[in-house]
Amino acid sequence: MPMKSAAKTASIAGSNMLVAVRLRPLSAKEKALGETSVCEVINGNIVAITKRKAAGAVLKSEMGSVNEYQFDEAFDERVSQEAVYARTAKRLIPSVLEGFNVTVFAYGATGSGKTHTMMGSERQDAAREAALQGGEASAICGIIPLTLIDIFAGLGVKRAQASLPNEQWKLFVSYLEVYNEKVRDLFAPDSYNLPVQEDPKSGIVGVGRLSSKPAKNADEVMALLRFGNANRRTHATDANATSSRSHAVLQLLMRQEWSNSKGKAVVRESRVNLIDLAGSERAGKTNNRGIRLQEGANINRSLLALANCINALSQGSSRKNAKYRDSKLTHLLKSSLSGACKLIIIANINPSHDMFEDSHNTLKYANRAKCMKIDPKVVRLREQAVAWPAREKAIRMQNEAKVAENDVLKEQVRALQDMLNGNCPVLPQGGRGVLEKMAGGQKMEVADDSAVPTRKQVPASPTHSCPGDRKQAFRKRRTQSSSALESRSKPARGSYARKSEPNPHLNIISEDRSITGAPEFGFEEAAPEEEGIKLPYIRKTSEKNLMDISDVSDGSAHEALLAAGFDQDAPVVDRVGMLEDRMMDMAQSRKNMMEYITGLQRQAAEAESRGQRERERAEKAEAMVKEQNEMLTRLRAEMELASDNAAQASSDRDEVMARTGMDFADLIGDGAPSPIESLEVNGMGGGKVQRKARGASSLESKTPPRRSISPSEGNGARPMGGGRKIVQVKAEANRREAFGPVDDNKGRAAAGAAGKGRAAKAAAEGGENDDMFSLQGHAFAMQASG
Ligand SMILES: Nc1ncnc2c1ncn2[C@@H]1O[C@H](COP(=O)(O)OP(=O)(O)OP(=O)(O)O)[C@@H](O)[C@H]1O
Repeated sequence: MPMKSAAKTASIAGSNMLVAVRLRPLSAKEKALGETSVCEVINGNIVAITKRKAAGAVLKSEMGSVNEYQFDEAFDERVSQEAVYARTAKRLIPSVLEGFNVTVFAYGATGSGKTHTMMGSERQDAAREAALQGGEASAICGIIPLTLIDIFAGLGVKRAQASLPNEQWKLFVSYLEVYNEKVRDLFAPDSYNLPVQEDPKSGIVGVGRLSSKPAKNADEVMALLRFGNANRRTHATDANATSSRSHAVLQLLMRQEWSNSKGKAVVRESRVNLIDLAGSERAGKTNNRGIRLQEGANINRSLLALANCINALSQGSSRKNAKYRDSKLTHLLKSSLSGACKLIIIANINPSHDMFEDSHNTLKYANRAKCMKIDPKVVRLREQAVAWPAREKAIRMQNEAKVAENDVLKEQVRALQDMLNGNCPVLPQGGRGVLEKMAGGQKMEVADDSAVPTRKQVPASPTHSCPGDRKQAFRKRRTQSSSALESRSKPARGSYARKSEPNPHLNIISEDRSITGAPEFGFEEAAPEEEGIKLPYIRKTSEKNLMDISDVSDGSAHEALLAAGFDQDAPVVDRVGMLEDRMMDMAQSRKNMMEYITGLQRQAAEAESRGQRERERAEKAEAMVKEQNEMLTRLRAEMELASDNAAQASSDRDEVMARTGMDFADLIGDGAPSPIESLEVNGMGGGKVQRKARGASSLESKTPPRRSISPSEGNGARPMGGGRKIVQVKAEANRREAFGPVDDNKGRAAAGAAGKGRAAKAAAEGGENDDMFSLQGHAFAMQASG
């Protein structure tokens, strides 16, 4: 038979990691079937696996061969549980107590002995008992119970040796399973598909919402383990009568706390993961069908992901390529595999010939795992120094915030209770309608959060009569005469009795049977058949009333309460509790609504101020446009007037020239200033056109002085009279100066005639500057007569 001797050995990756192989004995059933072992342990650390020559073998691959693999430890079928433990997990107990993380997991095909190695057999309890009592450790007790015994023993020593200020050692236990790629808390059987989370700072992978139980001793942990194991998925298969259908992870969190010299709290935590993996299986061999087949496929898939990770991690260069997220199992094991933990892998082997392929694969897998690199520097958790004063302050502030929030909620609950008692209206449908209206853009006046709206503010539903009116009347009577009653009444002691303030509603749920509520409130003495019951009870009708009170419009609150599981036949304390819960919900809904409304009001205020700003801008722009228009109108009027003046001047000149038979040069005379120029010099005319008149020959240049226009003229206002008089006097003076003394009467007559003609014309045109025109006519007439 060909044999490969010690061919597959590799160096062991330091003391932070240990790979062991364990062969299990052939079972009676297997022996009965004539199975024989194909594996052998040599020197306590080498495993030789023999491939038998196939019957009628021709090909080389069908020939027999022996492969040998070397590990840190190899255990044959005779090695006891305690010996296995002593040469594996026990070695790392001191590390755990020093603050290192440790992971131990068993790997192998189905039925190869993983659960036996990790947990032990069903007789383990008796064995553990024997071990605890100092007897010889049993061959049945597995690694988990033995580890627990040693950890608690170590904790006891540590506690006894505690020398640091305020030093404390605590241990917490969690137990989970990965079944069909879903994580379940085995201490909370109803949990399902818990999230696997990674702390970005420490890189430690944990499970969200996983429960963690404090434990004082190994017995407590074993009790928890038994409880968890009862919830674990196991099932009989062809390969194993109690086959684990899930990967089970027991987590121990050990915490050491003390105060350093500066009074700061120092915490050091170490985690121990003890993992019993489900076994790989071949569908053909197990004959699994249906759910079992699906379970097997999921188990194989996650184990393949684990093998791939180990492959990547064992090749230094591709360490980063390890795909931890390929399965929940590898994601959970990430911190253990990537070097944050000291690691022990125990590969379990069923040595029967029938399982050759599986056993050989397991050996190859374990052989590769040896090459994984564990970096001891990152294994140990850093100490977390926390400043107590700062921490205390933070906690106190949190606490105060919670108390304040609580007060607000209490206040709201009280307001809601008032509503229920009919003191004030309740928004229909728990305020949903209002919110919808608000969302639809309808504005609603909302009172200050603290102010309770009065009943008048909301119109009562026409179809509903509010029992509050009745109750208010009762309350009035009650406040007048019931101080004695209140002093006797005590708050309810049921699980729902949370209010610190006396509550008119709760006061009646009291152990004091002497309290008798008024019929309006719906309370009465216990019926004779309820003699044994201590609490007075609330009539169901009154509860219905209470519910109805919250149902202003459409019965939705009552329906909601019933839909929420309100049991009208439940004990009175529970019913009150339910009503209280309902009130809390309403308080919450009211709070949400008020927040929403406040938000909308804020938005509305912002929109309002935005609108205001835009309005102001628009008004400014409008004023500017108006101003421009006025200016335009003025300019137009000025233009028209100027053009009228020009036309008039021209016609006046022609008229004068026609009447006198003189041309314009004759009129002006050599060197004599023209009347136009005189006016201009005296500040009454203006402009370059008039100045040109002196030497110009064109008619245009001889245009008579223009009429000035006051700013208000464009608006139809009359010009100032004072201006006209000045013009008249100046023109006369100029005339005298230019033409010498004239027959005033003649001149005046001519001017009067011309002025009259002009005035008549202006009047006919409806103009308002007739005086001015007559003045001009007068001036020209004087010129003509001169
Ligand atoms: N070292 C051992 N000594 C005696 N019996 C053993 C040993 N190892 C395993 N067995 C027995 O073999 C059977 C199968 O073992 P076990 O249930 O531990 O396998 P497993 O690998 O956990 O299987 P699965 O993956 O299907 O859960 C059990 O009856 C167990 O008691």
